Amino acid sequence: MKIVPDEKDQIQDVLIDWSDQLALDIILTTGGTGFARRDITPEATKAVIDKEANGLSTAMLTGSLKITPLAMLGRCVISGGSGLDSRPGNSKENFLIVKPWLKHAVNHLRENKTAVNAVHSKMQDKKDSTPAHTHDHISTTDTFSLVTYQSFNFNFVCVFSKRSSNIDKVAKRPRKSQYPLINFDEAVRTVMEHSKCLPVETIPIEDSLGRILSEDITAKVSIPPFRASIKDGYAVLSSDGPGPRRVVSSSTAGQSEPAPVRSGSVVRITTGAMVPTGADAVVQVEDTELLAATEEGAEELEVKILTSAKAGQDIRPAGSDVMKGDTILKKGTRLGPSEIGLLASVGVTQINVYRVPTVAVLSTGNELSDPHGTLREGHIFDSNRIMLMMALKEHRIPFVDMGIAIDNTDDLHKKLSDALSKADVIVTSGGVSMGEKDLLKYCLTVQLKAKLHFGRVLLKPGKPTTFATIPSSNTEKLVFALPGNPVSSMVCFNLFVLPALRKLMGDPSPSPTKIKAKLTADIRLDSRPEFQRVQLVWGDSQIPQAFTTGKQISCRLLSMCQANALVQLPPRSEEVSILRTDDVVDAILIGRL
Ligand SMILES: Nc1nc2c(c(=O)[nH]1)N[C@H]1C(S)=C(S)[C@@H](COP(=O)(O)OP(=O)(O)OC[C@H]3O[C@@H](n4cnc5c(N)ncnc54)[C@H](O)[C@@H]3O)O[C@H]1N2
Ligand code: MOO
Ligand SMILES: [Mg+2]
Repeated sequence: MKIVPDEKDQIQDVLIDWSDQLALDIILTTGGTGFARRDITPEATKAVIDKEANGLSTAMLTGSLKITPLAMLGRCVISGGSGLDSRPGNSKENFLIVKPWLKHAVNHLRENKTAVNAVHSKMQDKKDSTPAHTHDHISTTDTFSLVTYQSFNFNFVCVFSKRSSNIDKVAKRPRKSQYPLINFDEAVRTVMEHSKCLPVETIPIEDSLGRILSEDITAKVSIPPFRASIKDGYAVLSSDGPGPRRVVSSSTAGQSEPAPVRSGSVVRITTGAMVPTGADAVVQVEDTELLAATEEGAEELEVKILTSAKAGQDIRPAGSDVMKGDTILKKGTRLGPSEIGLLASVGVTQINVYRVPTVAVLSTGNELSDPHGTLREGHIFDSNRIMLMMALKEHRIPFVDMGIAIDNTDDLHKKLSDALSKADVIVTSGGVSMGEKDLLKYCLTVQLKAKLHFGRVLLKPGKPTTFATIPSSNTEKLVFALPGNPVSSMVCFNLFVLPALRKLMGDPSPSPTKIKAKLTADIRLDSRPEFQRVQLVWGDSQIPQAFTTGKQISCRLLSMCQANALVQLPPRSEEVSILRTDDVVDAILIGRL
């Protein structure tokens, strides 16, 4: 929906863009069709339509005259192909007059012969004048944009636009982007709003590294399951105090039911072994002396305890680490090696986690050669695909390599549809800016019927970043159409894609880690908020120092290499156009510090 002033070229721009870029079937507008000097809608529309369709206009005129004789003052243009009808009087009534037939008109436009003939034969059989398909009348979810018919005294303009677009008529492409530059935070919010936890699955703990628990985990056994010795030494009665003791048996780790300890005797014990009944302390071997042993020394017969043991000394009571039934890991925990070890220690070997998204990675561009092939004249090697796939690998996110699509709507449509069937998320690079071969937005909105949430972000690098969603069974798939410049695609992967993927896999804190960093050189600010690549180094200062990776132009992949952070720089303002050495800025971590 859009409100356009009574300016002929602005009305024309919108009509051309909506019919050609968005390839809408119907555009309804109201207003601007009276006799006043500013009323210009019919003229603006006549300038862009191919054919007129006066039948609808007559129908509306007849219908309107029944409401008010003023209808005769309407100036109308209507088209099949791409045209307009503009009527005075009651735009809602006007719309209701033509509405039952719009779907039929659109089927004509689309040359959908089956649908058209179906209506005709129904009409033939019934010989009645009610439209054969009143039940499937146009709904606003159809591929047409109901602009505004607010009140009854507005006029009414209906545009049928061509299904085909001017995608291949370069002179007709928009010279200004139709996509507002939304700000970075809003873009992130939009992405995260559409990134919902994937369903839960049960997996063995061996496959669980990096996964997020979808429920709390409770211990199946206590740790330790029995009283365990912390030291290698002798299990004693603390009340015996220091002095000579008979060594009556031994308890080694793994042994069960060791002989009991009575006053005057001890049981030799190893770390982790079961503490025998009767004993209430362990004295380490370093605090004893050997008094007697068998001939060949195979057995100890008597030792001297040199210290006074305290009750409980060097013994781990059963369940002292974890009691059976304790919650040991909370829902939302990301599983690392230690967490998985803990699961094993309490006998948990199958867990419920959120499914990890599969990501389809597609490079686009006629100029791309596969790095494994030969470099053709005028080509460059495709670096983005492997870079993005390795970034996914680094985060243990499965991916599907969709190869390279050429700048052609059929190839793009085929590859994007294939990607949709294989993945939860599609990440493309290239073809989203203003170029005549930048077809992604068209393919997404027109061919894949995606909902495009934003097509440009006030951001450097990454301005043309495009984010869309495509309904899929009871959820929606995410599409990140990243800019082609390698640095832009990598920076935007970190700023938008990775947080979304983390959220999909259940991570309760999906945003990148942000810390403070100190600049080590002056930086001239850009008109856009900017993320510059830096290497953060912990010097002796409280916060790490940020060393630039050099020239930051977004095609220079070198500026990404060895970068472990992106410093977030504000846009240039009247007051501040340069940041100085030692200024402190926010830095988003993208690598190890
Ligand atoms: N008139 C305007 N031109 C451009 C604008 C603008 O606002 N007005 N935006 C600029 C910005 S900012 C960016 S970012 C780029 C992004 O454009 P696209 O997303 O359409 O990217 P492409 O045109 O397809 O490619 C840009 C650049 O990157 C190279 N490239 C593309 N894919 C790969 C790949 N897989 N591996 C390596 N290099 C790749 C491509 O050859 C181009 O040099 O648009 C600006 N233009
Ligand atoms: O948006 Mo860009 O600034 O070249 O990536
Ligand atoms: Mg481009």
